[in-house]
Formats: sequence, C-alpha cells, structure tokens
Amino acid sequence: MAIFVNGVIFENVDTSAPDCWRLEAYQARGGYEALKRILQSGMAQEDVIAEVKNSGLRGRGGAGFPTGLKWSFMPRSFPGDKYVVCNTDEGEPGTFKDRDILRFNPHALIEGMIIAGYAMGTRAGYNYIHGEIFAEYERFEAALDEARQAGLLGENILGTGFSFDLFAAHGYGAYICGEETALLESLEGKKGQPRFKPPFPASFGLYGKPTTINNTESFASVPFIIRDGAQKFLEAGKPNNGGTKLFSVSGHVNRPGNYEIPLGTPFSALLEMAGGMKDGKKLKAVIPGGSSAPILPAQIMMDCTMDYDSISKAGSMLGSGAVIVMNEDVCMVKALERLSYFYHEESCGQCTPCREGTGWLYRIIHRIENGEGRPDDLELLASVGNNMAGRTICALADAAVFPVRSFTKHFRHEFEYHIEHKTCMVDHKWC
Ligand SMILES: NC(=O)c1ccc[n+]([C@@H]2O[C@H](COP(=O)([O-])OP(=O)(O)OC[C@H]3O[C@@H](n4cnc5c(N)ncnc54)[C@H](O)[C@@H]3O)[C@@H](O)[C@H]2O)c1
Ligand SMILES: Cc1cc2nc3c(=O)[nH]c(=O)nc-3n(C[C@H](O)[C@H](O)[C@H](O)COP(=O)(O)O)c2cc1C
Ligand code: SF4
Repeated sequence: MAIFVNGVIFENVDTSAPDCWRLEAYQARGGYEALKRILQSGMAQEDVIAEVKNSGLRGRGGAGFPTGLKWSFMPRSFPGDKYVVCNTDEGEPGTFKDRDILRFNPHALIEGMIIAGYAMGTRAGYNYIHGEIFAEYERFEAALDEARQAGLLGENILGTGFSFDLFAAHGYGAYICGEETALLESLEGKKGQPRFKPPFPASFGLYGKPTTINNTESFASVPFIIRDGAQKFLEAGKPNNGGTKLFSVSGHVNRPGNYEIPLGTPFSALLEMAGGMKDGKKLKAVIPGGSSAPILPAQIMMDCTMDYDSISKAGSMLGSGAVIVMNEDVCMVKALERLSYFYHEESCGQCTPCREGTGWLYRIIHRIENGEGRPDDLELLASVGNNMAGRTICALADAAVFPVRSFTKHFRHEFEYHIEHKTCMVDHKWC
C-alpha cells in the first residue's frame, strides 16, 4: 500500500523493484557518498553538526525537537562510552512510515547513523525495532551485514581510522517502549518503563552514558543533508520547518499509504494525492499527527498546510505525521472510545494519575457510547483529564487526554446527543 512521492528519503527509490533496498541499489542512487566525503576529507565534527542544525531538521518522532541542537548536547570529549540510538518502535496508531524506511531504504538509516556516530564521537549505535514487525527487522539485519562486508561498518571504516558499529535490537511490541527512556530501559534488558526527565538521555542515557536518540526518519534524512547541503534541505520545506516529511495517510481515502512531501504542502493537496475521499463521502475530521494529536474538524484542516507551525496554530500537532482521515459517517463517540481503550491498555502503570486516569476516561466514554451516559459525564471527563495532564513521568498520560479534550470540544453535540438520547446521532452504523 505504500506510495511514494519524490522527497529526501525516497528520492529515486523504485519501491516496486525487489532489490531497491540493497547496498548496490543504494550506492547507485548516490548512497554512502556523504559518509565518504566526511571521512575522506576529515570534516570536523562540529561542522557536521552545524550542517544538520542549518538544515532546520526537526525530530520526526513526534516532538519536533531540532536534531542538530540535540546532537550538540552530546559531550564529545566525554572519555567513556557514549551511544547513538535509533527509535524504530513506531507504535503510534496511524503511523507506519518508519517500517517502510527499513523495508525499502534501510541503508539511508545506516548511513545517517554512521554520520551521527562520527559527528558525536561515539563508537556504537543501536536500532530498537518494534517487536511486532519481523520482516523489516530481518531486512535491517541483512542490510547491516551488507554494510559490514563492504567495510562501511565496524573497525577502520573505508581505511580512514574511524570505527563504528551498529546493532539491531528487536523490541517487545509495547507502545510505551517508544518513549525514549522506556526504550533505553528495554534495550538494557529491563522492564520498559519511562524514567524521569531530566536528566535527558543526552547526559544520562543507555547504561547511564551520554546518548543521542533520534527517530528513524530523522537519521535517514541526514545523508541527503550532507550530500546535497543543508540549504537544499531547508528550501525543500519552509522556514523553521526544513525538508520533506513522510505522512502516513489512513482512513477514508482512496489510496492510503505513505507520502513524502515538502513541509508546508497544503492539506488539501495531500488529500488529493491520496486519491480524495472514498466513495465520494464528505470529510468530517482529521487527526493530523497520530492518535495523540488533537483532532481537527474538516473546515479547520482544509485551511492548514502540513508543517509543524501551521498545525500547531490550528490547535493540534504534526506529531509523527500520521494523518487519520474520517468521513461524515464516523461517530466521534465511538472513535474516541477506541482511542481511549488503546491508552488504557498501553499505560505502563507506574504513575497513579495515568494508570487510574486512563481507566476512568475509557470507562466513562464506553458508557456514553453504550447509551448509559450520565448528565455530568462531560464535566467528569474534563476533571479527570485535568488531574492527569502534566502530572506524570512521561507524555503518555497527556497523549490520552488530548484526544478527549479535542473530541469533546469540536464534537460536543455528538456526546451530548449520546447522553441525552442514549443512541448515536450519526446513523448507528458505527455504534
Ligand atoms: N512515532 C511514534 O510512534 C510516537 C508514538 C507516541 C508518541 N509520539 C510522539 O512523542 C512525542 C513526545 O515525545 P517526548 O516525550 O520524547 O518529547 P520531549 O519533548 O520530552 O523530547 C523530545 C526530544 O528532545 C529531547 N530534549 C527535549 N528537551 C531537552 C533538553 N532540555 N535537553 C536535552 N534533550 C532534550 C528529548 O530527549 C527527546 O529526544 C509526542 O509529541 C508524540 O507525537 C510518537
Ligand atoms: C508514549 C510515547 C511513545 C513514543 N513512541 C515513539 C516511537 O515509537 N517512535 C519515536 O521515534 N518516538 C516516539 N516517542 C518520542 C520519543 O520519546 C522521542 O522524542 C523521539 O524518539 C526522539 O527522536 P526525534 O527527536 O528524532 O523525534 C514516543 C513518546 C511517547 C511519550
Ligand atoms: S505516564 Fe503512564 S505510561 Fe508514562 S510512566 Fe506514567 S504510568 Fe507509565
């Protein structure tokens, strides 16, 4: 179902060719040229970091933190071990882009991580891959073998004296293991539960050592930035929103799939690329950045461009780039019930407001959906949410609250109708 438009990571990748992922195909597209240029010219570490900073690349995992700035936090002169870690846990409902990078262009990620290792003075890296994806994990291992055999990984890379090795780690399929500190715990072989931040992984990361964690798409964007220049990457997007971005479009569209497009592209153009609305139905609402991003009604979304600033100004967030499209038949109570069940199931349970609060949210929405809602349930939902958001160790509790707040704000009349009439106002199809 993947469909790619020209962009930074999938530039010239023919995803229909079975060997498009192989080293030979990647090198034919200009792959590993960036790494060779850096190593053979002895480019200074700070110059590589400056280039990434100048590109305007912002973290593609969801929070949009500037990647070059994060790299500059690494204490390069720290004498002990330090690590780079890639987050391919990709558990956010609606998000399915990182697995396609492993499937179709794994060497872009490997090259990006080797460059990161060089720039930050680390000798080892790990890619933590979601436990429920097997073929992609194996594909990444096969690509690592190719890189090692070609002298691109390991000791004395390309005879330049620089050594760096990279390992794949298969996770456990828990959503919480995508939160960077839970990921580190899991990578260390422990139960995947988040740590308090600060300290951030930059100073206390894997095995307590300085660690830089980035999303798969963030690392995979780096070879282009070094090869074609920060300016070209920046100009592919818009100011403060450099580059192209992968959007996973799902829901009621004719052609669901991954679309790599310049940041700043109008949402209406993305919808058109995805084949428009299925069966000629009307657009009702969109979750623009994965299930934890606030939902936006159609009329607001149609005025947005797909970039961090525009979506945030409209009251939501670009998040992981998962665009969930809903048509006029969708019951918002049912949709929110499904999302709330997910967060209730995935809470790791170590903070009381999250462990108990996600259960409260789900049970209240479930009873509204089942025609057993009470007159004060919407106030109760708001109150439970206020006692959760910002009061926990990690952002999963916030992620559970944002959809509740936005669904009950923009589609309040549907919730009120359910409570008052004990049934759905849409047409019962979804309830
Ligand atoms: N891709 C997915 O599948 C998925 C799943 C769930 C959530 N998310 C996203 O995760 C986001 C939240 O992530 P988060 O809790 O890691 O966000 P965060 O804002 O705490 O951190 C973002 C990144 O910046 C770094 N950072 C931030 N401030 C720093 C500082 N002062 N010093 C050093 N480093 C600093 C963090 O270490 C992290 O790597 C949400 O916005 C959501 O979109 C993505
Ligand atoms: C509950 C939760 C789950 C997360 N899952 C992922 C994930 O699967 N992949 C990811 O890249 N980031 C995920 N994140 C964000 C990471 O903690 C972190 O911000 C990100 O990996 C940093 O990389 P970036 O700066 O390149 O985006 C998650 C955050 C939270 C709170
Ligand atoms: S907020 Fe929820 S998921 Fe995050 S640490 Fe606390 S209990 Fe675990």
